[in-house]
Amino acid sequence: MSGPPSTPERYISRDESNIPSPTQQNPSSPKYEPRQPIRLNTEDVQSINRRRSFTPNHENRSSSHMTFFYKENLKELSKLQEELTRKKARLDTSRDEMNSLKSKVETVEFKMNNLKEDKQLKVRQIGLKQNELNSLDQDHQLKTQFMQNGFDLELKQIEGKYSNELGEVESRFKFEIQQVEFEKVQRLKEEKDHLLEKIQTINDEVSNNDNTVSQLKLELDKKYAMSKETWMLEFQEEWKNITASNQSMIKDINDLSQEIDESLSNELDQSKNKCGDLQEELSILEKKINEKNLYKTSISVQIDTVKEETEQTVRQRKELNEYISNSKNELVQINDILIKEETMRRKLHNEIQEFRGNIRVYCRIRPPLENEPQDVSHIHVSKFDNRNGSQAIEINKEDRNSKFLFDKVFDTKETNQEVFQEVCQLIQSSLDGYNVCIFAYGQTGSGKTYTMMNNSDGVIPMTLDHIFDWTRLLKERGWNYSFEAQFVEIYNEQIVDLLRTFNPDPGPKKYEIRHDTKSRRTSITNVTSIKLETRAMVNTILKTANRMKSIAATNANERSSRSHSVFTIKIHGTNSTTGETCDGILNLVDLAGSERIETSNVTGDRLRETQNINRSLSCLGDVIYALNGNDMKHIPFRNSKLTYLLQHSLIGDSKTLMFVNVSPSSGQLKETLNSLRFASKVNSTKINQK
Ligand SMILES: Nc1ncnc2c1ncn2[C@@H]1O[C@H](COP(=O)(O)OP(=O)(O)OP(=O)(O)O)[C@@H](O)[C@H]1O
Repeated sequence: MSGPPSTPERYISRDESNIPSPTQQNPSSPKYEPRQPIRLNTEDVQSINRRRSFTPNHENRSSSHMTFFYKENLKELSKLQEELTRKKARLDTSRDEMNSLKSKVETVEFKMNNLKEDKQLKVRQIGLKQNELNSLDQDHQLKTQFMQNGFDLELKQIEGKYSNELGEVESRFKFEIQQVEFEKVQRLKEEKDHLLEKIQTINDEVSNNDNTVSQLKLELDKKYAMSKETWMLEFQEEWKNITASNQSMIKDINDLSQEIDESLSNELDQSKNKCGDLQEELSILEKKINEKNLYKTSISVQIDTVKEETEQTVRQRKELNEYISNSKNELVQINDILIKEETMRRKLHNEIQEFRGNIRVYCRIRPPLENEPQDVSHIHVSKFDNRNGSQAIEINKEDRNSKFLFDKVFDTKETNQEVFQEVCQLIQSSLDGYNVCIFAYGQTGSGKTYTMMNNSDGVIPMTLDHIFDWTRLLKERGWNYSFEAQFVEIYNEQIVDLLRTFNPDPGPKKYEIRHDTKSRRTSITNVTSIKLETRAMVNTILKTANRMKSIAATNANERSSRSHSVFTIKIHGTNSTTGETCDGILNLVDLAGSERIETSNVTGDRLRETQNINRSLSCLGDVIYALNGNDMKHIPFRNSKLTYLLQHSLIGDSKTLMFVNVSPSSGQLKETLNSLRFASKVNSTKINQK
């Protein structure tokens, strides 16, 4: 058996067919038209066999029995040959068909590969799109991030809005792509599986039964052609749709991106502007906030400082309150002590005063007046003798030296204040409840009134200042004081009320001295007695008394020098704490001029005046002298109005001070010596306290 003749007509090469090779196939231009399979009919096969029967054959020529056999069975052979030829032709056809089918399968596989490549390309394209979308998304996210970082809430809302839209588009796009991709892959897989199944079926049929091959081939051809056409149409349609959809999506994305860019750029600009404005406002506000913070910090510091100060003040106040309450307690204790000490002080003070003598005599030399010789060398004042507690004054007259000792001598230069320093101790005794008499004795013009009454610094004004100050001080120690004042003049042994103008009935009255022996109190009937409540009132009283004196002087020619003026202060003190009481009487007496005692050479009224002055001054001397004796019953108090008036202020524990005022004038030496002798006699007297 020889092999089948090679018939170029039955084997169609790939190059001759119009099936595109995998490399030739262009997915974007699917114009592939598969070649129709070659179909051989019976005439074609007989024609072929006829041509073969007339062709010279070397086998026929070499074998004669074969020729015979041929001749015998020529018809049969030719029939068989024809049959064989037909079968061979059929086989060839089947083989061709097989090959054709194989090539079709290859083509299908090739197409499948192409489709896979298409799919991969599409996937890559989708990936690129996805990358673009991702980059867009990233860009958008960057913008959004930038805006989120820099912009306010409004900007965030806009960003959110577009982010949502973009997200929707993206998710829609992704979803659609995934859907298409999934559907396409599924369909291709199904088709591939379907085709593979068919191939397998065909292969099985070919291997099992050659007869069915042609039928199957025909069916397959038909189905394949149909499915191919359908698939191609569908694929083309689908491809167009996908392309259109992609382009539409790309366009949408571009439009959307553009729209987003435009709208965002506008809004971005606006927002940037707004942001700029807001940043300016923010920086201003930040500055203000910083300033406010600084202010707040400084205020906080101040508040803290004030708080600390307040706390410190509260602490100090508490401490102070404690200190005050302690002090109050201490004060109460101190007050108790002071009250006791005051009682003690009074006792001691009195003892000292008594030790110094209940009768004291101070000599005072006034300075020379302008119209007097300024030479005072005839008067010599010694230093105070501490051992004896006395001071000496020496008068040199006509080479005779007379020396007198006194409790104190005030020289010409010593002032009223210095004088009062010494007087003050006796004033204090009167406030302690003792009777005190202070006399100013001396010739006319020797300085008595200046010592006793001089404005503001005389003994009387200074005494009043002192008692007002002292009573204010003693109030803290429980003492309350009241004062009554009388101011009388004894002229010609008659009492004149110098304060009568204060009396509601200022007419002439009879003034009589009355003594209460039990209480040892002296009073003058009808005399004006004024309560001393203020310092101003005292000034008024003193001025009124001086005025009354000057009226009398005008009427009676220098009467002031010829009368004794007695300023009496009755002192009453009670201590509400201790229940103590004290009653003292202070008499401040400006005596009439002493020179008239011996030198007056007058008659009539003047004589009577002189006699009265002499008597009263002499009587005062006698009384003081008698006070030193033992016979207290025969003290001549009644010999003069003055001594009678001052009776209770001179006896007992009373204190008496006599100033002997002297003139420094050499022309007045005789009167000066007389005054000093009189005073010296008084100075040697001690009051008998029995
Ligand atoms: N210590 C003194 N310092 C300065 N001047 C004084 C002093 N003493 C007295 N005088 C002045 O001397 C003059 C006479 O004094 P003053 O009137 O006091 O005397 P007198 O003794 O009261 O007289 P009379 O008895 O007439 O009242 C007054 O001008 C007075 O100012």
